[in-house]
Amino acid sequence: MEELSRITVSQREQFLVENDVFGIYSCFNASDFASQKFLVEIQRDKQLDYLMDGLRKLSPSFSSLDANRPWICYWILHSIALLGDSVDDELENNTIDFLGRCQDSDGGYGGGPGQLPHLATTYAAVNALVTLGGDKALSSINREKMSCFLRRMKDTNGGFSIALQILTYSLIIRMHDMGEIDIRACYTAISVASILNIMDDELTRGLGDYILSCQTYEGGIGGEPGSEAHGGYTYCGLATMILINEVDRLNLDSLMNWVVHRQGVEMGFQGRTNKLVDGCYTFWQIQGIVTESIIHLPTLTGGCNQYLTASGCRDMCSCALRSVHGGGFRDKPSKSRDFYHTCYCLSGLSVAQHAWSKDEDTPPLTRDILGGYANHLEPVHLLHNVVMDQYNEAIEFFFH
Ligand SMILES: CC(C)=CCC/C(C)=C/CC/C(C)=C/COP(=O)(O)OP(=O)(O)O
Ligand SMILES: [Zn+2]
Repeated sequence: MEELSRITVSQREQFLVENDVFGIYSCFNASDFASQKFLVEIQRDKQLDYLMDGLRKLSPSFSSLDANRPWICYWILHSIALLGDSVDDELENNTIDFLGRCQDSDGGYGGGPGQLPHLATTYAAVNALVTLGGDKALSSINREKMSCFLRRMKDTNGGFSIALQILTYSLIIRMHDMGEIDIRACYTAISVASILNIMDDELTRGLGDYILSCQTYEGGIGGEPGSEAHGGYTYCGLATMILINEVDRLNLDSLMNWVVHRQGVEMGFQGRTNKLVDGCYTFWQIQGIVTESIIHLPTLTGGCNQYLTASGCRDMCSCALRSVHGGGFRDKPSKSRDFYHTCYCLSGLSVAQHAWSKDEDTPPLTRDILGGYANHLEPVHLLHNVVMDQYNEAIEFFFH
């Protein structure tokens, strides 16, 4: 403890996280086989109870998320789909009806009924409806109006709004009318346009240049030009570049080098250099490793390391990140469960389980799933983060 008083705040926080996580790992290692089996089990029933209850009713403490209600629907529905389950007809109809009331008459979705349409909640609403699947959910999306909304967000004079360094990037995307311009806007607009089959040159023009300008000296991608590389923004930048067919313009060697070094001794991933590991980055970061490995394996150095890293992160998830009493996952052992972390811990776990499969039709081997098939999760589409079956259904619906 005397040692602790001489270190910086960041070092102290890092020490405490390592202490918590290694404590859980030692307890795991000291347990007999039956207890170990229990400790790594996802416990589907508890997860589903937590998720279904959240979709039905939330406590008043959620009022601060009032502008994020389509996100809550997506986090919960996607987690349920990852667990291989679905909601009953009543919940499904209520969700479609609620998201319909978030849809703006001029296209896009707001954070709640009557709220300003925003690209982040538009992405969440579209992914939630794709996850529900079926004609009623998919046809509730007004694609014509969505197309107008996305074009309205495409700023032809973006340089006026923020820092000088982006004056040259005149064709970029805003999060909402008069809103901020950043890489999330590029990703959410392109993800939605791609899945709804409303993508065209007008929408994609200039985005590659903007995203390229966000790749930093470290190799990762920042939220806007000049900002620090971060896992969440690296996901957005990389996925967008793949969706617009410009991924080869990024420096993929340095991006990969940056991503693999974001894995800590705790086995989880941090979002940026010298910060703490957090379960949600299991998805944001590992997706980069796996996607690049699949698309660019021959052009990348250290391919084996990437896969080893992918496997390493399986060890962290179910044991240390599962909420202790009841369902849900959390950022790290000292935190409480929440729907965002449940969604992205499960998504990351699914990516790690399926990273080894040759193609989407080949199920993972039992040895590739920590805890065995009791913990099997559905595979996701890496660029949209919706379950593959639902993605395929949406593509069939919107492209034929
Ligand atoms: C699709 C979409 C909208 C994606 C968003 C991606 C995403 C997770 C971005 C992260 C944003 C960010 C800078 C968090 C840092 O928070 P922090 O400082 O609390 O956390 P840290 O210490 O882990 O960096
Ligand atoms: Zn997190």
